[in-house]
Amino acid sequence: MPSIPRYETLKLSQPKPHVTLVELNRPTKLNAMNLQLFDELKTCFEQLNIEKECRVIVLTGSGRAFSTGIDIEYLSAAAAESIEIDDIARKALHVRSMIERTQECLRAVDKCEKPVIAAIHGYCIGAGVDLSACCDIRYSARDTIFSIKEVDIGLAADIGTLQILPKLITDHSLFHELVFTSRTFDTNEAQQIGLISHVFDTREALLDAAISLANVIAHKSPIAVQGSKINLNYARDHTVDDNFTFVRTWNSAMLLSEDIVKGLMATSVSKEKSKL
Ligand SMILES: CCC/C=C/C=C/C(=O)SCCNC(=O)CCNC(=O)[C@H](O)C(C)(C)COP(=O)(O)OP(=O)(O)OC[C@H]1O[C@@H](n2cnc3c(N)ncnc32)[C@H](O)[C@@H]1OP(=O)(O)O
Repeated sequence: MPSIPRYETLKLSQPKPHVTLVELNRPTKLNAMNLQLFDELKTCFEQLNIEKECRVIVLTGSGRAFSTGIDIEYLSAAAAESIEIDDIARKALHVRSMIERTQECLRAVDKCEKPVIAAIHGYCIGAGVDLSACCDIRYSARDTIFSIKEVDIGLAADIGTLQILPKLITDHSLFHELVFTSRTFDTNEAQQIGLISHVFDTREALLDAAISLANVIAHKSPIAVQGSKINLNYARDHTVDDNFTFVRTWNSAMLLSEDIVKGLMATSVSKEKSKL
């Protein structure tokens, strides 16, 4: 990246060319998400979306956790603020706009057209699970403790977990159990529901693997990779008929890329080599 932007609650670095590592950076609070962190996530991912040097993002937490979810102090302050409003409809509008703002912050990760790999360790609780739901690939360290904690604090999860994960997970029965009980679960159950795809023994091995994977993807045609992410997200949210229509329109423009000629040449060269 030409110059790495600075944030207070996020730390950005470039471990490999075209790979951006984004670390949630409130380690003393186990990366609990306050308003500043939510807002900075939005700014950061909207910026990375248009940053040409960045092709793949690895998202992780600094210190001993990915994230322990929403910052309880921030949530309490926001709740206290709404108590001051005495008209019930105005109160509802106020809370609605606060939820919308928070949703948009995490959706910026989902909407970012570059692949986002979550590297999860320590704790992944509440909004931490919501955030991971907004990522494309989820790797985890073996020590991670997960919890879809919202029911325990009297909420239906509203910033990703119940909106995106039902489209992705494989074991709906177990997923529903975890949602309704808020109980903690480990990497075995996280893998069973299809939340995470790989487990690593240490945090170091986790980060190495996430960055190596990002490096592999960063060497592919960015036109093809970003087009694939856009089509995957579109397919998640539309019918099969819509998906076919969308991709033919998409590819009618994208087939004009010189990356296709290079890709075809590389493929035929490797075929020739494999005959030797
Ligand atoms: C409008 C949007 C709607 C969004 C809803 C989202 C909902 C959720 O995210 S629900 C989940 C909320 N999170 C929690 O309930 C987790 C709370 N934390 C804990 O239970 C423990 O911290 C934990 C079991 C994860 C770890 O315990 P451990 O003994 O290892 O560490 P602690 O000493 O407790 O924590 C270290 C410091 O971090 C602070 N902290 C941790 N999590 C949070 C949090 N979510 N919010 C605020 N602060 C948090 C903790 O207070 C310690 O700080 P300090 O006392 O200053 O050292």
